[in-house]
Amino acid sequence: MKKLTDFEINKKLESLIDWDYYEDALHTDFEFDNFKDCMSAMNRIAFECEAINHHPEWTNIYNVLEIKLTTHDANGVTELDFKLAEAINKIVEVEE
Ligand SMILES: C[C@H](O)[C@H](O)[C@H]1CNC2=NC(N)=NC(=O)C2=N1
Repeated sequence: MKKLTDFEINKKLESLIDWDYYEDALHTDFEFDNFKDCMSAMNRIAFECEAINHHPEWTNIYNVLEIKLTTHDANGVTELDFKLAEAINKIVEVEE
């Protein structure tokens, strides 16, 4: 899997709500109503990660989830990172 150029990444980010690109990775954070809702979302995301064999670097503090996506095998951002980010937005139901 080839890493995307900054131009390609910034272009694709235009249609990916609430994610940013810096330090060679995609970043977002979500605030849930409570810890249980956050953990439930993390579990649903985890099954999607396993389905596409692509995994996040993420931090959970109580009801807040921070996610960083990069493709370790490519040392940068690839299509897989966007695929997972889109799936995460659907799971968390990010509103337009
Ligand atoms: C062998 C390798 O670890 C696997 O193909 C997958 C597992 N999940 C992964 N996740 C991420 N973010 N990057 C990878 O390169 C990656 N590789």
